[in-house]
Amino acid sequence: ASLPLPSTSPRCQLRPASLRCSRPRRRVARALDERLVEAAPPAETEVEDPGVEDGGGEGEVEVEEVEHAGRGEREEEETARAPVRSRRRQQPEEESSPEHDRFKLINGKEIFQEKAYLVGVECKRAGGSLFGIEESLKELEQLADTAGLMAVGSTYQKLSTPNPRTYIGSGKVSEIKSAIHALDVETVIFDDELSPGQLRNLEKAFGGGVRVCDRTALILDIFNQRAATHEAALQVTLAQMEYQLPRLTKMWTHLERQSGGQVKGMGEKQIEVDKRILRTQISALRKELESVRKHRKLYRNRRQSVPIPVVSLLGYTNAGKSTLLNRLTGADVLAEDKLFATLDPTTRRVLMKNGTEFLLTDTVGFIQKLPTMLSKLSITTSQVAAFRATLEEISESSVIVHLVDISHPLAQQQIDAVDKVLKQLDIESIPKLVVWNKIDNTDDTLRVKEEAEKQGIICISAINGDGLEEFCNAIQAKLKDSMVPIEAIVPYDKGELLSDIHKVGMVEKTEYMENGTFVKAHVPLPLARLLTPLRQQVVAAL
Ligand SMILES: Nc1nc2c(ncn2[C@@H]2O[C@H](COP(=O)(O)OP(=O)(O)OP(=O)(O)O)[C@@H](O)[C@H]2O)c(=O)[nH]1
Ligand SMILES: [Mg+2]
Repeated sequence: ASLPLPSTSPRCQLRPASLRCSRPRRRVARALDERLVEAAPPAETEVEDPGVEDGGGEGEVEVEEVEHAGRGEREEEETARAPVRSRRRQQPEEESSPEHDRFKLINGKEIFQEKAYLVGVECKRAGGSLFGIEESLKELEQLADTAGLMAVGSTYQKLSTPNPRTYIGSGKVSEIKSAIHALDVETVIFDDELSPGQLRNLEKAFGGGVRVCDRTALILDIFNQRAATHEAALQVTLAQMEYQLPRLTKMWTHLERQSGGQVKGMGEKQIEVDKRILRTQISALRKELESVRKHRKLYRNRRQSVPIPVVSLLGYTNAGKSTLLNRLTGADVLAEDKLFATLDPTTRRVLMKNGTEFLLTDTVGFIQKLPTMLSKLSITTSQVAAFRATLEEISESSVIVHLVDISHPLAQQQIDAVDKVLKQLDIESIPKLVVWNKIDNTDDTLRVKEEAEKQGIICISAINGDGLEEFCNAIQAKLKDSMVPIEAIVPYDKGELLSDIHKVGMVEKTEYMENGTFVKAHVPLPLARLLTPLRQQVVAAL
């Protein structure tokens, strides 16, 4: 017997995610699974109710998915305790012909594309929304596609405020219910984060085994699929659990219904047990992450002993950050026309023509309506979330490059969305360089270039290499802004110090003197500190 395990949301786990976990992810999932099973009470939850009918209405007993984040990779081990699925969800696998088209090869794995219906709300009151509702839904469709779902339809509603019970109005609920039947929809995805209560009420209202999830769950799910390192996997698991904790209630309500209400309160007890288990897991994960982070910090400090300046590449998802990193460094980072292709910060060394070097870090892309728990994140808090590694890299860099896909119809909105997150990060003191990418893809390239020049913005094409030299020069100028001007006499027996100055600093003048080499340069602060005694010598020598 096993216990229903955590998934993105108890009932909205998207099947493709569980089929595409990375290796480290699987280890985490298994470890958690073992801990959970150990702690779990005997569970009767996998007994499929014989009364389950296809598309049954209100009276249907929903059998919970026991899938969780790492399930897909453990399928073989789990055949003995294979998750019970509602019949509705098994149906497509039983019917052979047209459903075969729905198996799609993504990232080298065969994924069954579930049919998804997208729902958005345009709040008349909230003036803060950067994207129009149709644009936002279009992006949601891209997110669904990235997660391996097939959007078969969408709808939206204009409301002054979202309905506290069901997010959308009751008329809209009925309309979507009809669409679900007409289009054979399996998952309904909302464009905004739903409260646990709204999620529950909507699931009840739609009935028939239809799963409801929101943008946050979808993004976390994509993160889950794409986390490639141990740390990223841990971070995403933690973020998913934190998202899930308040939404756990639904997981057990079927128990009460199954037992015909005779053991009233049983479900409630189970929720408590389950929440306790989840809390234990969350704190274990936090500890594990903390130790992984310490490790990374050590590594970073070691890297900083030769203080090569770090330039962070950031921008909206799909702006071309990884493509640029690859182009400049010959790295082999996955770059593709999908949202959130990159999840782990990757750092590579860039050697410029004049011999100076900097480290370039590729980061996870930003997106509007960032899951609340991610955007609330402050680097100084101990809270850990899926963006942590990226945010740390950003906060410790010497220069930030905000890369923009200027060929995108919503380029300005994307810029604003990124700026909105950056504002929360308390990094105003780091010099920033705005760069317009994909200039090759713009209709009126000349006009765009002119506009860029007016605003002091660099235009590049990461694909064909256009503007990259100008880009490197601009980086150099910005790096100089972040450095300290020094004059020092470096003794001849400290040759490595001199080469460090050349490597990471900007040398303006060198002169051979009796007691060493006189250097006038701009260097990063840590190196300037290291040179302090030699700088005093200059003063003395003058
Ligand atoms: N036409 C054109 N396409 C580009 C350019 N740079 C990148 N692309 C394409 O844009 C898509 C996204 O590129 P990525 O490098 O993966 O973008 P990213 O910013 O790393 O995206 P995430 O990792 O998802 O945040 C890919 O299909 C690239 O080939 C460019 O200069 N011109
Ligand atoms: Mg990328």
